[in-house]
Amino acid sequence: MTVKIAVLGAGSWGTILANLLVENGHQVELWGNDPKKVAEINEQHTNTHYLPDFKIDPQLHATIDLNVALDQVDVVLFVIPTQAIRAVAEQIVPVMIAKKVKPVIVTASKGLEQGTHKRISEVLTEAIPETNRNGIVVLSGPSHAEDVAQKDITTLTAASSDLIQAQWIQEIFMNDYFRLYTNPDVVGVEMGAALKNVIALGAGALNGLGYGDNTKAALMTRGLAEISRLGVAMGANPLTFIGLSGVGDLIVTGTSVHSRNWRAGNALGKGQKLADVLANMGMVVEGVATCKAAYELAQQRSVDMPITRAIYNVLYEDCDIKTEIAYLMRRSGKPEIDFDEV
Ligand SMILES: NC(=O)C1=CN([C@@H]2O[C@H](COP(=O)(O)OP(=O)(O)OC[C@H]3O[C@@H](n4cnc5c(N)ncnc54)[C@H](OP(=O)(O)O)[C@@H]3O)[C@@H](O)[C@H]2O)C=CC1
Ligand SMILES: O=C(CO)COP(=O)(O)O
Repeated sequence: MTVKIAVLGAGSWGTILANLLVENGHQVELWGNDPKKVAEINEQHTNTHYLPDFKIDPQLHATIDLNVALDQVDVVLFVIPTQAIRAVAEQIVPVMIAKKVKPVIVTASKGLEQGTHKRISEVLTEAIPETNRNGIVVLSGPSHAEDVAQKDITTLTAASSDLIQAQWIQEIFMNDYFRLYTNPDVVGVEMGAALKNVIALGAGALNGLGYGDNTKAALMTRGLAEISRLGVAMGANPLTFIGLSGVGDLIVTGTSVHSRNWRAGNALGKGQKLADVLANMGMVVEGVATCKAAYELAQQRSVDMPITRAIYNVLYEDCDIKTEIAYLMRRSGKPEIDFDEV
């Protein structure tokens, strides 16, 4: 069955997902906000800013016009930075009304909205009236665009409170190298996806500072403990954090040179300034904004997140990384698992 899909966001992940959906036989419009990049995709079949070596399927069409992207659309896939989701969601509502479409809304972005601390599906629920959408599905898991570009075997989670919609999205995306599992725990999947970016910044920083494998394993494991703690406080199922969008995504983002968050952390660990790191990346580093949201959320909910707090201090209070590490190590001894909280 061919489905019409609008992919919003012509960056690295949006381009790769749009290309995969074309390969899977669907009719895809890739919406971008930069006319030059959109023209390059349509004319050269490349997107060199985001994916220097990738050859795009010539059947993939890109547009800067939401009227084209949303015409007769069945699925709208958001793949733009988290902080831009609300504005773009509000922008598409009048177009969807004019086009008389009621698509399934899917998000592949990962983060928490600054200020409101909301998950992306919550932002979409608020910005797109229920009468204009046919459910919301969250797509998440260990999946770097650079690896999917090579057709590396990749597994993801399609999370939704509506199992039928999650199964439909699963079917649309699956192929020989791309496998999806459904999960009803939207809160857990989104919290795991957002918070692993913060821990990946820390893992990169440890690498930049020259720490070894023991230290990186310690950070990721204790990072997962605090991701789970906040997630469970928000209503997540603890089991989700040992799944693809929890430990799975933490492994891929916390160990890979493809990760924008890991690379940003690595540069910070080597002594570069945050503003320079972000300016040089040329791609979104979600963990920076999400760290602030997570730090504030943890304070509001009285959830102990010492690693997130240390990373927040480095990013927002100009604290020295080694001083923060020393503080983390000198805290009083703790139980590994607080069984009262599980
Ligand atoms: N890259 C990856 O491997 C993966 C990324 N993700 C998630 O997907 C999301 C997108 O990431 P990624 O593709 O890497 O990001 P990129 O930085 O590669 O691309 C971001 C895209 O969003 C566009 N954009 C930025 N701001 C706006 C805006 N205000 N309105 C409309 N479009 C905008 C950019 O346009 P322009 O070029 O004009 O600036 C660009 O096309 C993030 O949440 C990320 O965490 C999830 C899994 C894998
Ligand atoms: O979410 C991702 C991989 O699953 C992408 O992470 P980065 O944004 O750190 O590249």
